[in-house]
Amino acid sequence: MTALEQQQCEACRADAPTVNADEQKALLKEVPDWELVDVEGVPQLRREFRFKNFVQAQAFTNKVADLAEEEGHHPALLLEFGKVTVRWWTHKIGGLHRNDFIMAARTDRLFEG
Ligand SMILES: C[C@H](O)[C@H](O)[C@H]1CNC2=NC(N)=NC(=O)C2=N1
Repeated sequence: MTALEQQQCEACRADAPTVNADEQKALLKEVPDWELVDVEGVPQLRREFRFKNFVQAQAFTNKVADLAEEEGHHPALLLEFGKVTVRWWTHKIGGLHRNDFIMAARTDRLFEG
């Protein structure tokens, strides 16, 4: 288990700091399968997860959704046949918070089982 996935999310606050460029670079190294994307000006972490069929993809979607509810931090989830696309960002700050990297690491762990 990496150090990042053992951390707890902090409460999302509108005045929370976004991660700066140096922190972002360091944190991305801890979740190397995630890419940084810009969606309508909002930086986000995105990863596609592949599955054999719809039911397996659905089960993973539900696990990520349960984790999100436990932590009070919620992703965008796109469920397709054999594929789930997960995007993490912090709505309140319109950008990336350390929480998003923690959740990306924990999403990887759910996939690895
Ligand atoms: C009150 C509650 O904790 C907040 O509204 C949370 C819910 N989940 C959230 N999830 C994400 N990704 N960003 C937020 O800013 C956010 N805010």
